[in-house]
Amino acid sequence: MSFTVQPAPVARPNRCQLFGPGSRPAIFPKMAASAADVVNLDLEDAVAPSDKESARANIIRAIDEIDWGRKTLSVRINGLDTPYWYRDIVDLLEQAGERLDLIMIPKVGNARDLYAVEALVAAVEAAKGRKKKLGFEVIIETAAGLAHIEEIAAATPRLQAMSFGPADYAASMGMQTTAIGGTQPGYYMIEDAREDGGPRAVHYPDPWHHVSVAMVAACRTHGVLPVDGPFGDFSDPEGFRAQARRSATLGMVGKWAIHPSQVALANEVFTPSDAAIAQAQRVLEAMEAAKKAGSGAVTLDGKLIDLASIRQAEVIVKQAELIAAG
Ligand SMILES: CC(=O)SCCNC(=O)CCNC(=O)[C@H](O)C(C)(C)COP(=O)(O)OP(=O)(O)OC[C@H]1O[C@@H](n2cnc3c(N)ncnc32)[C@H](O)[C@@H]1OP(=O)(O)O
Ligand SMILES: O=CC(=O)O
Ligand SMILES: [Mg+2]
Repeated sequence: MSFTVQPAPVARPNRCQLFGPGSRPAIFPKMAASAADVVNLDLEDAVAPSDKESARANIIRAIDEIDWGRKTLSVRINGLDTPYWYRDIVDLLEQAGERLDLIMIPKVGNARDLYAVEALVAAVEAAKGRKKKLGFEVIIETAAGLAHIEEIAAATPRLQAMSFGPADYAASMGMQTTAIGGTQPGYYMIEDAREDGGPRAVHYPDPWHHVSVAMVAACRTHGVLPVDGPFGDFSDPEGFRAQARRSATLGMVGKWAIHPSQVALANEVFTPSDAAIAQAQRVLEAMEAAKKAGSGAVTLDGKLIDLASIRQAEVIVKQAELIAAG
């Protein structure tokens, strides 16, 4: 380890963030009753410009009137390049109660964006005498967001989570796709032409790999939860699972659901399985025995395990404990 110890992120489950447009208040109670750990009421891209004000009013009412249980309650505000965002913050903090946990700031491009938001949030909190300090989450979904990802992750102690937004990211990067997440038909590797003239194997690599790894590294360095964003084709559960499993394998803790059918899928993937927990516990037990025997490296099931294996196993055990406690 570096002399700088890696900070732990906030200790709460974040396996699934269920989104719903602020302009559809009829679904808010369904969101509250869902199995998602986080509910994101949206004021941004799921709300038409003509509905921004009424959506804001719907959300402010719902924050206080609906029983959100133990969920983390978040509102996605409008981007800093719009005329809506300051009013989103002012109205939420002046008119809604303290049940609101987070605001999600979309299309963050650098640390100064968060500085500006925090200045406004802190001023309204002080003016209204609000006791609970609002937390932040951000979406990395632009070229600038990726380029400045580490300063964003480090920008403020209010920042609890960082999501990846493949739709806007694709647009900002000029990618040739209109799909939201998942593998892309145009992004493939093809085997060299075969001497026998037979069909050539095709593989579809993950077009989101680089930004996902950059995000996890920035988040882990600064104690922020890394979260995978939307998978637009809610009629394709296997596609969702595959995307979610890639993200979980890379270190993300959860994924958005843009339809209720995706909640169980995200919870399934981001909850360590009984088999994974049992295997992690076997590693810990084997390493405990190794420690007593004065060894640092031993064999388990024909494979090397050593002191790093303890840290790997602890990731799974701690995640399972967090979810059980949540
Ligand atoms: C790229 C991005 O920025 S993604 C984030 C922003 N996008 C969003 O927030 C979109 C969120 N999702 C939605 O708005 C909707 O799910 C849609 C438009 C995709 C589909 O809506 P519908 O056509 O109503 O879906 P569908 O008919 O399959 O709904 C089935 C049931 O789930 C309910 N439902 C639909 N969406 C949601 C939701 N997000 N949360 C909770 N319940 C929901 C419906 O009310 C319906 O309930 P019922 O069985 O009691 O009648
Ligand atoms: O906001 C989410 C996205 O994918 O864009
Ligand atoms: Mg977006």
